[in-house]
Amino acid sequence: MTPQIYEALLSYRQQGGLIVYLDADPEEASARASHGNKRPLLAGQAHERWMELFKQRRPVYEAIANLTVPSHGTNPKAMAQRLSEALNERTVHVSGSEPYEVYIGPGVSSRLHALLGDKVVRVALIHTHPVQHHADHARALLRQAGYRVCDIAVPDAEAGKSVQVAQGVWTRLAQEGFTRSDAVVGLGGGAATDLAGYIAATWMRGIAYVNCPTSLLAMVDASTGGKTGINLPEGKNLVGAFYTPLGVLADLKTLSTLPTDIFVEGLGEVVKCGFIHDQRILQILEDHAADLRTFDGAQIEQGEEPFIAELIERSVLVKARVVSVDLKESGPREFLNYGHTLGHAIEQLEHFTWRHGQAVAVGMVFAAELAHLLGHIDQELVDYHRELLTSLGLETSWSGGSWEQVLDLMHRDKKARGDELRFIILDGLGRPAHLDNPPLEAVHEAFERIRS
Ligand SMILES: NC(=O)c1ccc[n+]([C@@H]2O[C@H](COP(=O)([O-])OP(=O)(O)OC[C@H]3O[C@@H](n4cnc5c(N)ncnc54)[C@H](O)[C@@H]3O)[C@@H](O)[C@H]2O)c1
Ligand SMILES: O=C(O)C(=O)C[C@@H](O)[C@H](O)[C@H](O)COP(=O)(O)O
Repeated sequence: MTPQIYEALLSYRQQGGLIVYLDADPEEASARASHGNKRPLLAGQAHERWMELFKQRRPVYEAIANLTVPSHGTNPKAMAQRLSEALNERTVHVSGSEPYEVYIGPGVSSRLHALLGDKVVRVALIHTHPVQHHADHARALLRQAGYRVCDIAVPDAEAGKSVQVAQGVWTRLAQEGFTRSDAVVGLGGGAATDLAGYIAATWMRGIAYVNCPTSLLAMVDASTGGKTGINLPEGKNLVGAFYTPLGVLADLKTLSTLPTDIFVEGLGEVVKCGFIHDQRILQILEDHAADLRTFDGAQIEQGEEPFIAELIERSVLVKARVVSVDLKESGPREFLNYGHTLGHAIEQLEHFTWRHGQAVAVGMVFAAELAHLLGHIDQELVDYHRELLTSLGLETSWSGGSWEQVLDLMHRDKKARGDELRFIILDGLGRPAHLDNPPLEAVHEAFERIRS
């Protein structure tokens, strides 16, 4: 409260310092402080004096702090935990006509109530079985906040992204009396959040939803940007809508149960973000390749891997920058599709036994070969694709399907126009570009170069 100290704190903050305000309920804090009667400032009319001090000090504390952590109804140990979680939280802002935040950090699920607000009555919690434990936690938080929770477990992975599953969920919402002021929470990997977003987009022509991604891939990519959808037997993500969530809660605690191979798969999309926009991502991946390919969820629980949080934040930033300017994919958003033209064809031809991120990894090597054949990048950059992906435990070649099958599927890609194929390639590291209607011989040759 002395000007000297205030100035010193202000200058500390201006140099990047962090000042935390532990925001206590005044009645609760007063009762705590008066206990034992040991504070001289509170002698005599303790409660009145306390409230007076609180009134004077609160605006000063609020003005100087750049992080506020509520301490209502807690004990010192839980408070230390809450503080540590708040300190580890990162937020990415997605701008555009419907702006929202992506919260990344251990424990961010506790923001569910704040995001959904008080007007929502029913919440459809859509999740898969492998994340039951995390769904139980979310359900408890939602019930504590007073929502009527309708728990909807859907088939896992791509099996959940179907018209039949969507129809089952629509029927359930009808039976439970979901109205336009109710909401959806999608919890799980990218398949679950894609389906949940599509349900939210289509129920009564659109209700609110929050994504709670639990896989690396869903955290870095699928949960942000509003692409929602399901598959058809004829192709991946052929039915869907661009539909923006209220917010995204990437609770790093959920990664503690993520199997290593599914974590590694998610790195495919992280590498993509590095290749198309953020070379610092590539540096972090190189520096920590061994730890990443042997990912162990237990380490996440102990908060030992800050570089994983940084990779997630940086990848979400790449995505946020693009979708903020081009939500409906009329140009720059297509850059996020690097590696996906062949990637989606591989997933389909392998009947989804290949995971998305692994297929995209091979797709990026194919796109690099194509760019090299047409003189856009040198051999060194093609080799770098293979080296980096291999060092992370990702695939760089594929022997399934035939050229004819792949070509047919690539013509059904959403970037194709009329009879013309379109691809995303690199003109250099961090310089994505469109490649429209390239010579078919070059496409075929690039395909031959990824055959194992
Ligand atoms: N909408 C978009 O912008 C976008 C972007 C990228 C990918 N996608 C889609 O996302 C899907 C791929 O996502 P994915 O890689 O998360 O696959 P996924 O959703 O199939 O999840 C992979 C597996 O991991 C399980 N899992 C998820 N989190 C877990 C956890 N914390 N603990 C234990 N198990 C867990 C899932 O239940 C599933 O079995 C694809 O359908 C892809 O098309 C969408
Ligand atoms: O958000 C985007 O835009 C993307 O392209 C991100 C991709 O990583 C993602 O796999 C997306 O689902 C692909 O969409 P699609 O339109 O090619 O089906």
